[in-house]
Amino acid sequence: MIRLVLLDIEGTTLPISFVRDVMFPYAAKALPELLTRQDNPKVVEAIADIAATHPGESPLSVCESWMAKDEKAAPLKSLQGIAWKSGFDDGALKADLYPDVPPALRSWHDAGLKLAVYSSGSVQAQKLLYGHTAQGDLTPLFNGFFDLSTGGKKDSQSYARIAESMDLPPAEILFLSDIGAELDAASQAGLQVCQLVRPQDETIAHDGAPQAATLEDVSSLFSLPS
Ligand SMILES: CSCCC(=O)C(=O)COP(=O)(O)O
Ligand SMILES: [Mg+2]
Repeated sequence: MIRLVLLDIEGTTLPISFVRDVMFPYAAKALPELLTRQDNPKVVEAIADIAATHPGESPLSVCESWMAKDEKAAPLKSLQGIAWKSGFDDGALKADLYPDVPPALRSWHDAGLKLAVYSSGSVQAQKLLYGHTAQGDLTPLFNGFFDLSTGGKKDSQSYARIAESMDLPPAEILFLSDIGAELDAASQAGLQVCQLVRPQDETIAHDGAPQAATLEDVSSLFSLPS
């Protein structure tokens, strides 16, 4: 029995091209000025975290190199979340989710399933993104938001923590992601898993998990309401 659907974002509900070609360039443009904001404790904390792992290097260069490799580094994700806020607030950014996503989320929610997000993007960024989609504010559909502060997405302990935090047995949670190593970690923690293989994202199919091309396919595979 599935009671909670836990969703990755990039490559699962949102095209990778939107993150790479729209969101990252927006943040990259804002970063030089953002990194000077010593009055923002989150910025100061991120800079200190970068200095701890990259002593003597310019925080901006480190962030640029992380972005070029789409590296899921927590200080970068925190800074990007701050940078995206003004873009989502003033309408310059609007999340262009895969078209199958809003109707599936609504059907699942209306049928009583719980929904939660687990993404490398910061919780602030997750709420901004789902709060500003082409189909309106979807944040009321979600019961929980989890980011790297819960732990890495390739670490099975993170999924155990999410299950505990949502007060559910791991077996009653279905985790959806495009990344094989994340699905393996979730499966190891006892969650049910399904890989989203999006042709637009050229997802590499993973042997160890059932596969779906859309959330509608997920509904069929797992007998969820659609
Ligand atoms: C609000 S998420 C923005 C995209 C992003 O920065 C990211 O790292 C998404 O990674 P995911 O874990 O969702 O694949
Ligand atoms: Mg992903």
